[in-house]
Amino acid sequence: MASGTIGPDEAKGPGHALVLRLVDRIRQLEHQIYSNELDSRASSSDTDATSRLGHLMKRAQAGLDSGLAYILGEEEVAQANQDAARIREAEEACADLQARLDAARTQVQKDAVHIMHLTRQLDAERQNAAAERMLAGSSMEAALMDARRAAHEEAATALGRAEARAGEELAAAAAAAQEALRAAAAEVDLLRSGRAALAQELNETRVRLERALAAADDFHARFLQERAERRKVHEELQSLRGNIRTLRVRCGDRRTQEFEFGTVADAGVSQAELFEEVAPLVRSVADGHNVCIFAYGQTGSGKTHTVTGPAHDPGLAARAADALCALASAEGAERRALEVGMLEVYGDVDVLALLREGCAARATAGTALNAASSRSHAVLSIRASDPDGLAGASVLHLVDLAGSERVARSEVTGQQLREAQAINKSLSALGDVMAALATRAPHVPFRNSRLTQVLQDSLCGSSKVLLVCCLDPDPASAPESLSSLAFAARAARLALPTMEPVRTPAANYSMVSVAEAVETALGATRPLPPQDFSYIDALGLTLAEDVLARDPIPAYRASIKDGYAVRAVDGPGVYPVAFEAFAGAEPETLPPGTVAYIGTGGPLPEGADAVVQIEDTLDQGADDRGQRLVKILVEVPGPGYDVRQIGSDVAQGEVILPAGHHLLPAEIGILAGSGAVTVKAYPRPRVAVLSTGDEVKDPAAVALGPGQVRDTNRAMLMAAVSEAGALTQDLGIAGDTEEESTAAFRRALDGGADVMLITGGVSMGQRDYIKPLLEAQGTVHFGKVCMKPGKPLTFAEVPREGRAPLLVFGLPGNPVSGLVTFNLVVLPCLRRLQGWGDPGLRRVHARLSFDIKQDPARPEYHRAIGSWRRMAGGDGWELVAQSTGGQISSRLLSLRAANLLLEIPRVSHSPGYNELSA
Ligand SMILES: Nc1nc2c(c(=O)[nH]1)N[C@H]1C(S)=C(S)[C@@H](COP(=O)(O)OP(=O)(O)OC[C@H]3O[C@@H](n4cnc5c(N)ncnc54)[C@H](O)[C@@H]3O)O[C@H]1N2
Ligand code: MOO
Repeated sequence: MASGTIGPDEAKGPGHALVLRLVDRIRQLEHQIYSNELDSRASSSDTDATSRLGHLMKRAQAGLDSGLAYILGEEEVAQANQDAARIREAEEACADLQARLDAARTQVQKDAVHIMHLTRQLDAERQNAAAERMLAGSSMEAALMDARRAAHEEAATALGRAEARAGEELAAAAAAAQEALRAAAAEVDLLRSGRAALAQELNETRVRLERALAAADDFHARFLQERAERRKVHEELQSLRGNIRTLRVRCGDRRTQEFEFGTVADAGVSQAELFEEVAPLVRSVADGHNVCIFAYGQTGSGKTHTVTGPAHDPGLAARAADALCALASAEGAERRALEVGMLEVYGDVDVLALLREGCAARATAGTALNAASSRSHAVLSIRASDPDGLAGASVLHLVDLAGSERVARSEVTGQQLREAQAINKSLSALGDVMAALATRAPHVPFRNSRLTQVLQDSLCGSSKVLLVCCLDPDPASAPESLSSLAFAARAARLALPTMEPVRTPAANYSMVSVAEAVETALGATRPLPPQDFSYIDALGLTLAEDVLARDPIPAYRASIKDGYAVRAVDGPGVYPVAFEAFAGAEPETLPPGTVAYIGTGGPLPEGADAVVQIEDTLDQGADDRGQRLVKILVEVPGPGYDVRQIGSDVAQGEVILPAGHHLLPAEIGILAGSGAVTVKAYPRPRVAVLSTGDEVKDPAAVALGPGQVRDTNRAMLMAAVSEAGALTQDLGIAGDTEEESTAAFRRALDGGADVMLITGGVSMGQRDYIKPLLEAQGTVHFGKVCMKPGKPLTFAEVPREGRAPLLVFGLPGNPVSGLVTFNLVVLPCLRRLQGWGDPGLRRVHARLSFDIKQDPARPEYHRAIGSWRRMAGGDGWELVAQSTGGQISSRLLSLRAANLLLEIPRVSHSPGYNELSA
């Protein structure tokens, strides 16, 4: 279709306007043609119309051409054609542009779709990235929760599937499990009843044991009483035997002289008969007395025969040793140790003649004595330790005195003369000692001869002395016999049984071992009568009676977890939560097909038999009726799961704390938890503490005068007493007078003390009053202990009406000695008073990290700091002890930080004594 537009610019006058009209007309015609074409299409039968149209078209064109030619002329037509050509070009250009535009639009639309797609993709990626960020970033927990929830859901789904699959199999297994559980429960019941029976049996055994122990204690007490009775009777018998018999001796000048002796035997007396006179004194040795038996007489008077005798008819020495051995075996061989020593004093010099060990020693003693020159004194000593430790060790000295000589008459000279003089000198020294003792002179000259030094312990206090005086019946010996009789008569005054103990402190006491000291002190210590205590005040006490559980613990079936109380058979699934059972609530009944929320310690509802912890459940929120639901995710292993059964911690009636048990914090909790608010326990002993010494001043003294010291011991020992769980009574400081010590002693008794500790004044000094004071008040069991430090440690019992005796410990004044002896000897007694069954100290082996020098005479208790170290080259541990430095007993710094007392044995036993077990 031709179309063209001549723009206003190209309008050139009336021709142009005409063209425009023509163009317009053409358009109309075109339109008409088009409409006709449509019509003709509509009436396809009118085929003529088309040809007519073609014709008309041709005519119109011809008309147009001629009209143009007519209107415009040649030039203008040419111009018009040119214009039309340009119009067509323009129209083509337009069409081209339009096509390009369309193409571009299509492209743009395509691009837009692509971009949209890309954008969506990008958004999706961005979202993924954001989700990942969320998972990895700060919202990890939420993501985890989601994941867990998802996992739970997955698990639930899986379970659901498994449920269906497992079906009957599970039911069968559950039935089997039920059966097994029933069997187990029956077994548990059986065991429980077995345990109850065992507990009862144990209780009965304990009661029987306690009765047996009480009976043993009773027997022991009766034995001690019987023995004390026997000793008293023995003493009385000896005093009755002390009836003086008179020996009349006719002297050459027809005058008669009278001597008084306990017994006079004639020449035909047998060894055995003579020993009968001596035997009671040997018994006294076994009872704890020191005994001295002298044989005296001129050479040839039968003295050596009397003391030693031939092997087939032994004398006093062998018979005494035999008798002591027999007594020891009668009492229990393992408990008494006998030590035998032999000493010769020749010219006032020791000739150590050590006897062989064992009972063979007696034969050797005989040989030694036979061989001994009549110019030396022979001393056979038998030291017997006391089996009960109550009386310490005692010594029997059998002294074969060398005969005195009337030097002028025997006309000896030179060496023999010097020997005779030495013998006479020592005999007269012995006579002087006897005289001083008999007249209770303030000074006894023990130190004047070696003989009296050796015999010192046996010539005073509760010692017994017997002198056998042998006389030669030959009238020619009458002068010697008279002088022997005079000497014996002097001794007889001392040997008479009316002799009072002579107070020479400490020297009276033979040394006992630390073990003996502990045994003796413990032997005299009985647990205090038990009392009722509130459990609140019972920390540190020892129970005197069993404590039984009044209620079972727990008293109800209690949950071990926060979770849901379930029926074990119900298994996993979604359940309504019937109610909540918190600790302290009344137990309710669980309706079938439900679960109940339960807190740890909460009472398991009736009907429930297990607990599923909250971690194995999923909260399902509430259903449309508001009922809370929970999904149980797991199968519980069986009834009782995560449930504490009644009495599973403590069964009712069970012994929760047996008699003899120490109450520490856990025990106080056990008492509280079972409602045992009152218990029977041993009370805390009352310990009175006294310091003595004029030089000892209160620690608060502003300035010390010359020779004064601050009272270290009282505060230190009171602290040690408190640490041992006992109560203290402060008796202050007593000066060095008997009166002040006695007054303090009274205060201790009046204050109701069970134990009294006195420091200072127990050794050998002029002003050491404590031993005499204790001797006056009661019985001193030992006054010297073989230990370093602590040698003068003294222990006494002071009887009193209606109460156990007061136990008195005289501790050495040196502070270190005081605390060491407290720990070794007093502490076990304080423990025994408080009912400890095993009050002894603990012993361990330690490796020394330093060189140590052993003391020759006493075992040393070296203060040390022990620590555990890895053993060299091994993977074990050992206790290594380090010394605390200077060990002098005044240096209290040697106890600073010390946690061990190293028991360092002495180098050897004292010379002259060998151990012999009997
Ligand atoms: N001739 C002998 N002398 C001593 C012997 C011995 O066998 N033969 N034994 C020595 C031994 S071992 C000791 S331990 C002491 C023990 O003596 P006492 O218990 O009689 O005590 P005192 O003489 O009164 O004092 C000794 C020492 O301790 C000081 N002391 C006393 N009380 C206190 C106190 N409360 N606080 C601080 N210091 C105290 C006192 O001033 C002395 O220095 O005897 C040896 N002698
Ligand atoms: O025994 Mo003392 O206590 O050596 O000083």
